Amino acid sequence: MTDNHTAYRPRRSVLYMPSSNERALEKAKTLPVDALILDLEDAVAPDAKDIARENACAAVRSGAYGRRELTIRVNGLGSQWHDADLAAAAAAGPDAIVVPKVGSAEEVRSLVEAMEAAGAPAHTRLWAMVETPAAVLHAEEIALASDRLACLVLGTNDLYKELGATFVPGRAAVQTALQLVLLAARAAGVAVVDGVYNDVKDAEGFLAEARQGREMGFDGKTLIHPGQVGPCNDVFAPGADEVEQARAVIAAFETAQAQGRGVATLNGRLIENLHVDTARKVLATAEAIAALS
Ligand SMILES: CC(C)(COP(=O)(O)OP(=O)(O)OC[C@H]1O[C@@H](n2cnc3c(N)ncnc32)[C@H](O)[C@@H]1OP(=O)(O)O)[C@@H](O)C(=O)NCCC(=O)NCCSC(=O)C[C@H](O)C(=O)O
Ligand SMILES: [Mg+2]
Repeated sequence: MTDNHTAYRPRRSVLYMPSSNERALEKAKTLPVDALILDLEDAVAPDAKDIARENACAAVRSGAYGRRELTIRVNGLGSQWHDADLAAAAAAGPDAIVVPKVGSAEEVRSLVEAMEAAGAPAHTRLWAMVETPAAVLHAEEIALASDRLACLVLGTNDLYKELGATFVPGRAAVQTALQLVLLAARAAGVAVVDGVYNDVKDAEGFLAEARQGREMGFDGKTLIHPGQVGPCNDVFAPGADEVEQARAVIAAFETAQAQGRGVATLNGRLIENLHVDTARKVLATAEAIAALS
């Protein structure tokens, strides 16, 4: 829920947009999204890479995106655009640089060195995309490799491709991978966001997948279309009933403590310290979300 180096910030909705698409860059200024990924990689055609890089860096420098967390996804290590993308993004100083297809801790360390050599300011963090079988198997070492690393991002499209798997509702084919990446992120104390849902017209399928991600423990979900933002924010925010329940849990425990007891019950259910911790996180998340508006 929080990363280990900075205060919690909501990442319920994390929207990709092709940085070559100027309408989308404008539109994003009006969307209630928690974070934006200004994409230079898969959503951008080879002959538009240079203009996309210029647009993304100009967007970061513009200061026109308000409280939204602003990140730039560079092309992958080893591609012909990677070095120029990383240098330009580091100089622009977004909240994070998102790197696709990171495969090992060694790659994380060399990315951080390159960011620092290019003068990335201290606030610019690294988000590593986990989207290959090797990355899933190395997720823990990737998550722990550097203090600059703030978030793991699932790349489920690439993962399906690499596994030779087929998408079915419920995502049985990638459940193990999703769980391993979540375990790694939580063990390292970094944030973790779920992969994208490709059918922008299938609102019901999107909601089912977003809810599954929330139940599993993801901080939020990556998105590809403005229409997915509102539903995603709702799914990943604590509901009024959860906030009320959290307050009741804390109150019941405090009453028990005042009476010299270490445990309490609420409506017949046991309440211990750990439930109070969870309740406090629910309240902190709700407060952080309320503070956005
Ligand atoms: C999927 C799209 C190509 C659909 O585009 P379009 O047909 O233009 O949609 P609409 O006409 O419904 O758009 C309505 C307005 O919204 C703006 N728009 C559309 N998409 C975005 C967006 N992502 N961000 C901001 N604004 C957006 C349009 O410009 C319209 O604006 P206006 O006319 O002013 O009202 C398109 O949505 C799209 O390109 N999406 C992003 C695709 C993308 O980034 N893909 C790469 C990442 S996904 C991935 O693969 C992750 C990972 O690597 C993995 O492996 O899984
Ligand atoms: Mg990908």
